[in-house]
Amino acid sequence: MCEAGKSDHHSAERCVDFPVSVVLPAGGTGERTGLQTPKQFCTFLGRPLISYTIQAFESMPWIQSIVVAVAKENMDLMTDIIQRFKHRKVRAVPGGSTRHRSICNGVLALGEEERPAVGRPKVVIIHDAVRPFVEEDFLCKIAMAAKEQGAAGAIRPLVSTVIATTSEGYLDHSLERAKYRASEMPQGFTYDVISQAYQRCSESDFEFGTECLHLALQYCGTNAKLIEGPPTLWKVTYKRDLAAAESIIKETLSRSACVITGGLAEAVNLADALRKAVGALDMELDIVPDLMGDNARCLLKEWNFIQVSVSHSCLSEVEAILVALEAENRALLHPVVVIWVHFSRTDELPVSERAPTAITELASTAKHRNILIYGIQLKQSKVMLLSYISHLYILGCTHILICIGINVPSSATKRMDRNFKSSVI
Ligand SMILES: Nc1ccn([C@@H]2O[C@H](COP(=O)(O)OP(=O)(O)OP(=O)(O)O)[C@@H](O)[C@H]2O)c(=O)n1
Ligand SMILES: O=P(O)(O)OC[C@@H](O)[C@@H](O)[C@@H](O)CO
Repeated sequence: MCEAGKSDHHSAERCVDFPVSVVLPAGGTGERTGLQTPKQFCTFLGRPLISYTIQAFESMPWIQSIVVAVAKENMDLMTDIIQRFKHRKVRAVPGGSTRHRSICNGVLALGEEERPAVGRPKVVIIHDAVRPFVEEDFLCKIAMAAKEQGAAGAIRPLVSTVIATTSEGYLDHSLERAKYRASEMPQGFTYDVISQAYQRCSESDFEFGTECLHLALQYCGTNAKLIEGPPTLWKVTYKRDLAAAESIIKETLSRSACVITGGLAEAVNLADALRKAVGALDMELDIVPDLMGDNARCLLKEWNFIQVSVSHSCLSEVEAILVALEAENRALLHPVVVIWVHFSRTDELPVSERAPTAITELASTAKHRNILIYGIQLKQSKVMLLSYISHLYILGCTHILICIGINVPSSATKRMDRNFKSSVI
């Protein structure tokens, strides 16, 4: 089974060694929000809700393809979103008049997949497009359980008691809440089970049904494995949910960062000091030696990025990061902030005085690609890196890469460490 714990492509890829595709039903009108725009197309920080959901699945290398089922009148809009936000694994198909019909169209599309690199999936994940917060390790559990059991679904404890009413609108009886759970998404099915279930189900199921797990049991005799998921599984349904989703998106985007050390012991020590210091900000730091090979995944995820290079001539490191970001060809949905911290020795001119043109040119070119380059000299380190980071998070800059080069005398490391602690306390 998948290793529990932090979302980690490596453990998920080790678990899921079979083809998995995703169907995102997005053909609804979102009436309960009271808005004109269907909720899946409402934008947060300049980006439609559905793009966050797609991005979450695209960032998982073991997901081979994604099909989004949208209303016919929204097909052009969906195609534009796919192009504008450089979504690669996804294609749009027409949805249906009900959620089940949309999902069925998505499943059928997976069966007619023409892209040679994408075969028929072993497991199909079904996930409402308006549930943007899907965690990789949980999704991996659902996919594994679906492969073993034929069907698997996410559940959450009930918040309110379920009661049955009489036709006159009075209480008939209430259900014992402890015995029941709320059915959420993601759900997973083997391709055979979900396609058979939709071939055999009735018109009434298509018209009034809301539960795919029920179809698997009713029409394929497949009893879904139920797995309790995290509270983030909730569905955006009402207008208040849009506000909640926006604040969670902002919160999520500014809670993790990637530190690149070049593999040098002293840089790793500095990164460890930073990790201890930002722990108080409830930030999670991932420390990697470089952005090569597997570590290139850091460029794909919604990582926060600040580049902190401590070597006196590390403009090439800044350029290397910009090249890597360019190579990933991802739409930079928020400003990518590259902070260049330079631990200059007393006898050295500040970098800005020695290489002003190169830095200015690099910064102005990068700005056109939504990348903001900042510089800090160690002498200015009273405004310590950490407070700089929190300042940038407040600004809403969410892509912060910490790249720690070297050429730092050990005294500076200690001072940096001490300063980090002081700036946290
Ligand atoms: N004909 C439909 C109806 C719904 N959905 C999708 O199913 C998911 C969950 O459904 P729900 O929250 O009910 O969305 P809406 O039907 O849009 O909401 P409402 O009932 O408020 O109109 C959403 O992503 C929605 O876009 C769909 O693909 N096709
Ligand atoms: O019923 P709605 O169309 O609001 O949303 C669909 C939900 O019912 C569905 O996502 C889960 O209950 C799991 O089946």
